[in-house]
Amino acid sequence: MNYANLTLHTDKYQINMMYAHWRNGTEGEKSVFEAYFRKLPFGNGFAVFAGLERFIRYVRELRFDEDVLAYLAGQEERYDPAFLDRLRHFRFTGNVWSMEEGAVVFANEPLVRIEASAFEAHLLETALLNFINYQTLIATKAARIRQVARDETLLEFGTRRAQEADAAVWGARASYIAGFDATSNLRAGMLFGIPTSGTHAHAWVQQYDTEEEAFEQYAEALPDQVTLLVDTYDTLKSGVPNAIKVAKRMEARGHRMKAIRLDSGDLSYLSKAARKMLDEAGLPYVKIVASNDLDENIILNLKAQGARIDSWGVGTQLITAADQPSLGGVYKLVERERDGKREPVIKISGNPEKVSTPGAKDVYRIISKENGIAIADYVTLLDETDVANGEPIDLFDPVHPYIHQVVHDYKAIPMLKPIFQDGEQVYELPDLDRIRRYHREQLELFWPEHLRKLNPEPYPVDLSTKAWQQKMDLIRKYKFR
Ligand SMILES: Nc1ncnc2c1ncn2[C@@H]1O[C@H](COP(=O)(O)OP(=O)(O)OP(=O)(O)O)[C@@H](O)[C@H]1O
Ligand SMILES: O=P(O)(O)OC[C@H]1O[C@H](OP(=O)(O)OP(=O)(O)O)[C@H](O)[C@@H]1O
Ligand SMILES: O=C(O)c1cccnc1
Repeated sequence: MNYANLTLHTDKYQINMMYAHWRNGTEGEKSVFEAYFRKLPFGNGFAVFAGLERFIRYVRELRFDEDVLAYLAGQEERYDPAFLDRLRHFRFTGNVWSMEEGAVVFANEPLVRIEASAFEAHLLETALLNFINYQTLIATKAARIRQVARDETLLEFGTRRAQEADAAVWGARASYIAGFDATSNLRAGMLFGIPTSGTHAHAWVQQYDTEEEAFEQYAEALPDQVTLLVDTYDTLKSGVPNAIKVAKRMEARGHRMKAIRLDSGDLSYLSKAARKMLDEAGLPYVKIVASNDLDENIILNLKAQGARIDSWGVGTQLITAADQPSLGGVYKLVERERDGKREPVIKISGNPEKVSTPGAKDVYRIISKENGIAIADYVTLLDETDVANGEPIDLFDPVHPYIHQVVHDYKAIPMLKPIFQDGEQVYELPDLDRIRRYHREQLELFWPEHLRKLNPEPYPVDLSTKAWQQKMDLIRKYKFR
């Protein structure tokens, strides 16, 4: 069995709908689906889009191989063998547009738009949401941590606590996109070119009769990569004094200790005391790494207490997004083909937030020409030309439409980029450093009020008049017929 084949990484109902389309002769009808989320995670003011690279690779590699087909043949649905034969030749032949990884994104705007036969478009839903929900969540968590850490080094330490192996490596990548400096996961380093970093565990110290001997042996083995974990027995009474002795001996051999690591206790108090001891010993270059269930709140708090920490190792809280373990991204049909004609469709819900916005849509980031700052994201139907031509646009709150402003002098950045056209990949995957740069540039487009960690000012995501009107018309049609 080929564990790497992700073709059945989907919910059964997708295959059942594909089957029903195939039986009914509607498999070729064009559909447009959009993926978006309705609520930002962690109470943050923005999210960081990630997951596209994985999705692109998945689409390119979709194949119903013989193992997959044999498995499907054994299902209680008793799919017609001719359907399975159709699957044998399955290739994605549709179109995909997407936000780029690293983009700053918001609720209720399309992140990915898929235009394909109903047959093909259904298959992609589950995997797409699985990839972008997780990776966007972790990238957003990482961005919150980066925001409080400011210029200090951030190390991703989460693998042992991650929800299995894929989450570890793609989570490490998502963290790097949003500003982490390195990961402890070597596979993530090898696969994606992320810088890697590693200290040592308590076990190393426990394996020797004395802490000093353990430190010395480590320093001799890896003389240019020495970060010593100083809290196995007593941080200030033995760990730091032993690290100082070893650092001095390293100096005599022409090497410099990189850092000590604190992994328990009061990290503020211990870091200040350790800093003082290191400085007094003439070792101002030895940095202090801290770890132990850190997150953005603890880091901010430690900084407010004046902690002297240069690098933060962050694991569990980041890789599991512990305070909000999922992002609720959804994939909704917005347009269908009926008798050869495209028509918008809506999903009505008793919960007004869950009513979908019909019609295939684009997203423009509206930037003030006066100060280069983003004013709003503007969601339009595809055939609208005024925004692309820079004509005045009316920005209004879709919930309270009387709150509005007409914007004249703006630059509109189309946010959804073509990824696949007729099944061919037309998007060149940027390398990770370019994605990181793009992310940093994205952050610069926004007022800090939208970006702050606590109670951010909501950034407007507005519908064009046409998109809004079409939505109202369809709500009326379905609600009152
Ligand atoms: N000065 C501080 N202010 C606020 N939080 C802190 C401070 N120092 C440490 N913390 C955090 O408090 C928590 C302490 O957790 P806990 O009591 O389980 O750790 P510990 O007993 O010191 O170490 P461990 O159980 O890992 O051996 C950790 O999340 C840590 O990051
Ligand atoms: O705390 P995190 O943010 O997840 O960072 C990773 C943790 O993993 C290691 O601990 P280990 O697995 O040895 O467990 P312990 O420190 O809880 O005993 C390391 O010493 C960190 O404390
Ligand atoms: O390198 C480290 O110090 C490390 C790596 C993973 C988890 N905890 C610590």
